[in-house]
Amino acid sequence: MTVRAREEFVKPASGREDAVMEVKNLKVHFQLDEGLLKAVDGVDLTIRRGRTLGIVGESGCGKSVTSQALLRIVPASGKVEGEILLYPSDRSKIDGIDIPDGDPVDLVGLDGKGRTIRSIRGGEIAMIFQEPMKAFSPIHTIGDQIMEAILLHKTANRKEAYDIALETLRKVGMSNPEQRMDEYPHQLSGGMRQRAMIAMALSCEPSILIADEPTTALDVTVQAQVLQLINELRDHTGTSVIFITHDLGVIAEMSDEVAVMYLGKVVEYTDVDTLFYGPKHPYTKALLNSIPSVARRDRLESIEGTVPFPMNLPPGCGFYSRCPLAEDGVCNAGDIPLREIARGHRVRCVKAEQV
Ligand SMILES: Nc1ncnc2c1ncn2[C@@H]1O[C@H](COP(=O)(O)OP(=O)(O)OP(=O)(O)O)[C@@H](O)[C@H]1O
Repeated sequence: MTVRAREEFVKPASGREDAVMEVKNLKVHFQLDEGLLKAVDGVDLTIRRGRTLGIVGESGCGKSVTSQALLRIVPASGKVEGEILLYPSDRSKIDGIDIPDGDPVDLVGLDGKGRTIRSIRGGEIAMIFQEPMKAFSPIHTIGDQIMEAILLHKTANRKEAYDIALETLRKVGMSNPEQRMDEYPHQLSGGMRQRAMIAMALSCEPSILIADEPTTALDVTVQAQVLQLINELRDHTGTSVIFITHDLGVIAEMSDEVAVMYLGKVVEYTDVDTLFYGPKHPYTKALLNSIPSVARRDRLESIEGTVPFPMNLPPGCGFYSRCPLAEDGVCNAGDIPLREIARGHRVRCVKAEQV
């Protein structure tokens, strides 16, 4: 194993004992012909052991690009800056660098194609997404594909890899797991394919599972089963989950803490109960007012206007043009900082106290 100069990647521990990952001032900017597109623009997140962080926001707010950055799979045209500090659960899984106990690895400093990040992807951080066919090759069996991940990250022994794959399929509630091992992705139903993808992601016992809209394409009953499965697996394995969705109903079901994103920035960050019962950003409030509910008798409100395109934006709050509390000269004068208005509750709004 080549030991690279550790100061390049390994940062001193910050003392946050339950953090498995800390994201600090993350930026992903795309230089396009028309200008600089700030897809992610100064995001801070803390992923805690065994907990779920929900990331919610309308289409285009930067949720997926944030998750791509965490895995270092942003397309080459995107420039990634800031820090993504991973506190590995199992240092032996990480190839190519020597990390002293307790210190994190800064993923931004790693070569995006190097063996260290390749051992972290799948080994320490795994991802599931909306369309399982993207995760599976159509020409190999489910068993072979799950085993391939295990052989890469966990063991070189094929028999052992087979047993782990089978056991993981059992854990995710797959019917007839032995038979499924020999089947091809197209032979499975949508819900089963989703379970198989979750099994592949969890087979190497990652410390973080990133779920990007994993149930959007499923019907309501199967969606509920898959969400419940992710929660159960998190509780049994202690894996942390980053759950990305535009659906606040799913956020309520899944999250311990929630980051609300708007135009590449986190605008509100708090625990799930405070988000639903005491939101302090006008955008969060507007999102909550737009969720349909069986119990609601009042009229559903839609959010006025559309999300601006994250390029050549005017100074000040990104929600200014749509906000009922917007005040000229105050909200559009300069950058609005994310400030802590109560313990663990951060809001990017100068009018938060009036919401
Ligand atoms: N490869 C890319 N090159 C240029 N711009 C990109 C690229 N990928 C994403 N973007 C832009 O970055 C912004 C954030 O996109 P992102 O996909 O993260 O949004 P999202 O919140 O996940 O939306 P959705 O819910 O629709 O997936 C958008 O304006 C998008 O057009």
